[in-house]
Amino acid sequence: FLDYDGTLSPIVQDPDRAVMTEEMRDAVRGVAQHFPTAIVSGRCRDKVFSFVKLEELYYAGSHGMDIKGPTKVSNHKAKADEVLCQPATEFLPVIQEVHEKLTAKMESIPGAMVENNKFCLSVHFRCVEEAEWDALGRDVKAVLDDYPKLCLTKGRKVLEVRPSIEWNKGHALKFLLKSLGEFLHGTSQLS
Ligand SMILES: O=P(O)(O)OC[C@H]1O[C@H](O[C@H]2O[C@H](CO)[C@@H](O)[C@H](O)[C@H]2O)[C@H](O)[C@@H](O)[C@@H]1O
Repeated sequence: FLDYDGTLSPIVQDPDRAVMTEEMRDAVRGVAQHFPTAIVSGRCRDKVFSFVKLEELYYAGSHGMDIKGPTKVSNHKAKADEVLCQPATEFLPVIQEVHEKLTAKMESIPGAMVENNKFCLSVHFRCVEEAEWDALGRDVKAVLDDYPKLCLTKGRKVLEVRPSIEWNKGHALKFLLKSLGEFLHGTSQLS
């Protein structure tokens, strides 16, 4: 199980430019030849895949709320494409709505950026003047006041908006371990 930002790629100012090196890609590819390998990230699953570009991996995006198995089958993942878990689909419309509100609100704060991670949102303040951080936090909280089913957590120079459900990266790990155990022992019930 691997994180992406700050693990497979360096932390950079622009989240859209957090590419991984070819050397790192080769290392992950090598690991995946021997072990089922998953990337577990706060980012949107498609975005992580666009950076990593390895079809033989499991990907858990949106802080574990969007899990999918490999699209390329290899010997230790015979039924891997059956793995799919999205426990927060009902939140998609509300996340979209809050994305629009936050994007509009952040326009007045130079350097602020809202990233749509499908089932979650990230409000980045790495490029915001420190004197503005408190105001930014207040603005984000003010928007969320109208959405009691969403919660706010803090990462590295980022505020993360998530559905308030009992599901996180830890649950994603357990889900994948269980799925893999079932695949490896040939008793998969997932479809
Ligand atoms: O839970 P993670 O997988 O660690 O995701 C947390 C956030 O990671 C990304 O942001 C971080 O990396 C960016 C690129 O290096 C950096 O600019 C930012 O300041 C960091 O917080 C990602 O862009 C976010 O959506 C994730 O929430």
